[in-house]
Amino acid sequence: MSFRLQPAAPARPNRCQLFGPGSRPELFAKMAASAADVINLDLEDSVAPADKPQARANIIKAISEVDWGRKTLSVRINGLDTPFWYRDVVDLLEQAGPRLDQIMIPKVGCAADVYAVDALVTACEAAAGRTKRISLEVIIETAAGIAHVEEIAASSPRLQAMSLGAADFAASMGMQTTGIGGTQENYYMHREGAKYWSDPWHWAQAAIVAACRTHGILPVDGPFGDFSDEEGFRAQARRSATLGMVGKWAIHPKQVALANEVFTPSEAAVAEAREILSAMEAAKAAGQGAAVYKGRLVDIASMRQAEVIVRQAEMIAGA
Ligand SMILES: CC(=O)SCCNC(=O)CCNC(=O)[C@H](O)C(C)(C)COP(=O)(O)OP(=O)(O)OC[C@H]1O[C@@H](n2cnc3c(N)ncnc32)[C@H](O)[C@@H]1OP(=O)(O)O
Ligand SMILES: O=CC(=O)O
Ligand SMILES: [Mg+2]
Repeated sequence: MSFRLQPAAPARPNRCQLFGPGSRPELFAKMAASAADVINLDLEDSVAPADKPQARANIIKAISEVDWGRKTLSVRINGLDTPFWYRDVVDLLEQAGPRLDQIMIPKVGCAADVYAVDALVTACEAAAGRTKRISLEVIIETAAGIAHVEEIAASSPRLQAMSLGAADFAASMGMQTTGIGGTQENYYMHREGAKYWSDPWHWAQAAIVAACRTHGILPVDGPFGDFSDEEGFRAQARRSATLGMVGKWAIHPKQVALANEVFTPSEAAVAEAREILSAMEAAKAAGQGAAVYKGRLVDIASMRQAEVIVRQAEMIAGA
């Protein structure tokens, strides 16, 4: 461990972020009644330019009128390359009630993008006399975003979460695909007549997880577009969870239960983690730093691994 200790990420459940367009207010109560931990009301790419003002008004009204329970309530504003974003922030901060928790900034390319939104949020909060501090989340979905991912993760004390946005990421990188996340037909190794598919999102996810874990931010996997493909979603989510991500977006209500299933440590995983902790406590009591558990080595690093699973399970159960 470095002399600088790794900060903990916010201790709140973020297994599933359910999205819905701000221009479809009939969905808001259904979103609120879902089992998602986080709700993202969208002002960006699911809303046509002509509908932006109405979508803003719908969201501002719903923030106060809908019962969002204990969910984290977030609004995705428009990107800093549009004429919409500042109005999104100002109207939300001046007109939305105190229930709003978070603002999501899309297409972040550098730390200064977050600084700009932070400055505007800070001024609006002070002018409006808002006492609850709004948190921020960002989407890494451009070549610049992934190139500057570490400075973005370090950009603001308001920053709580960072997602990979596979659709815009693929477009920005010039990737030859229209698929949103998951297996890509042409990304394979070939050997002796057989294809072995590989994961084109892996490196970006790993970079996001490392940046987030360095700075105490929640790393999240973004959308999986084919909502009819449950096994494809599950496989993508399991890879993300294995890499260290804490949750995944749902762009259809069908995906909420799948995300919750994958990002809640299973009873078997928690039981095994607790057994490893017990085996190591016994080893330590006997003056040993390592032990054998089910025929394999466990040592003090295994305790840290097991603690990740137990802590996550306890945090979710206690939320
Ligand atoms: C690349 C990105 O930026 S992704 C993030 C931005 N994109 C979004 O926010 C899109 C979010 N999703 C949607 O808009 C919609 O789910 C769509 C367009 C994909 C599909 O919408 P529909 O055709 O209405 O879906 P479908 O008919 O299968 O809906 C089934 C039920 O779920 C409801 N539903 C649909 N979407 C949502 C949602 N996002 N949240 C809650 N409920 C929903 C429907 O109202 C319907 O309810 P009912 O059974 O009571 O009638
Ligand atoms: O905003 C999300 C994306 O995948 O693009
Ligand atoms: Mg996007």
